[in-house]
Amino acid sequence: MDNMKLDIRKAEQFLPAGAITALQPQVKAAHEALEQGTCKGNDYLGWLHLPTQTTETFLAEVQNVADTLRKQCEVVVVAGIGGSYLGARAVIEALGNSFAWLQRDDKNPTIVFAGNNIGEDYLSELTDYLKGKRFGIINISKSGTTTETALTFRLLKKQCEEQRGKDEARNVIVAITDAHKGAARAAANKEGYKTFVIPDNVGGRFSVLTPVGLLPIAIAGFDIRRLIAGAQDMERDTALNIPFSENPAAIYAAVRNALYKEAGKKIEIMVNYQPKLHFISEWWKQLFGESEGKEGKGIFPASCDFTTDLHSMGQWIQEGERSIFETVISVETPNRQLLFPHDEENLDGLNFLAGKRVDEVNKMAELGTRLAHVDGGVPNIRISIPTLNEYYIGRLIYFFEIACGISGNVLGVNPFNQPGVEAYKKNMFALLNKPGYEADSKAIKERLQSEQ
Ligand SMILES: O=P(O)(O)OC[C@H]1O[C@](O)(CO)[C@@H](O)[C@@H]1O
Repeated sequence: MDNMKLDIRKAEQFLPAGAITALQPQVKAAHEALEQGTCKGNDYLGWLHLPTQTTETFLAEVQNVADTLRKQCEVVVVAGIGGSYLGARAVIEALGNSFAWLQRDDKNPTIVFAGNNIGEDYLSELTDYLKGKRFGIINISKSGTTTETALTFRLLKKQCEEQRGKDEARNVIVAITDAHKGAARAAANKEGYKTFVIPDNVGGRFSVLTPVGLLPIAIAGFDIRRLIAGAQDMERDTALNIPFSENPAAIYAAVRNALYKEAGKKIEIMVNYQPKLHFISEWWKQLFGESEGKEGKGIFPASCDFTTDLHSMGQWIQEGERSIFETVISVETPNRQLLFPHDEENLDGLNFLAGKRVDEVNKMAELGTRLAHVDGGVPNIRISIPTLNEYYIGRLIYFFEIACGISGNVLGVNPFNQPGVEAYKKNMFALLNKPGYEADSKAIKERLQSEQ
């Protein structure tokens, strides 16, 4: 079978000779520390062997719940934020029709994402859209207390109950949360919702292969067994016993750390040439951003959609500060074929493209950009997958997860916590006078007054 390929040649040339080889012992030690559970954050390693530990019984249970919602709902709202949202959206958008939200087919419910912002217009427009629709809700929150998600869920639960009645609503609301604690658990227990547990030892950004990602993906009509099969194969292909030169995750972790330490490349831009992959980059940004950005360290994970962003960010990338490198996800063969037509008048001068697949133009754009950016001093890592399907997306997901675990350990941080995210939450709760935050409320208000 064709496989995912990693090409680092256009990154290696920016590094001093031997830089990658020199990092190999550190990469090996980082990988061993993950496997042996001796790394920082070792109580969050539940994702490490999750693919090969996933059973058919469990997948059948997820599929069963998905089928119930598929039958009973024309719209399913996936409420969650960060790791409780991005993975599902990434996979659903990568595999789905780009215009799915404009089409209503009788087979698949429309999937809508919410709980990931506090936009009043967004939520109000969502409640308008859902009026009169047979909709269901998946309430996803590991902590069960995240404000954005909890606030959205309260609004939608009320609307769902009003529209469908409490009894019917109960059958189309699912909670994916902690086994015991949090508001999402409390509501589920009280109302008798179907629930799935997010394992304690799997952090949000590593949870896409748990029900957090699997249930919405199955509801959207995609094959979760193939997704897991891809992840399982990648788990085997990146195992500790695979030699460095054959282990793509170890190589990717080594190269990005070498570019950071030896070549001053502080920003990694995840690039795609397929708009469907936009949310794969968003998912990847959280994965690496929350895992590595701490203790004053870490590559800043950014993303661009090409060729779109070549017309906005292309100038900066070509000639701006040389602190960046690119990691490109390239899809070898699109799922659909569209040939460029001949035109007698040729007013646009594009007849030289007649008869070619649109993807041929895209591939030349990719190659031309690669050469230009490398000439401009931007190292380029290229990851290619044969095509966009569940299997290769599953491979890609596990590849980035294991690479992230290794890379964070090489950097010397705890890749599995995110203490920095609490700062804004504490201020927001203090400003909103949340019970329990009285002292913080007083302090923040005094500070704001003194700053005026
Ligand atoms: O699943 P939860 O607990 O609602 O958290 C959602 C997201 O919020 C964070 O905790 C950061 O605030 C992320 O790490 C997480 O993915």
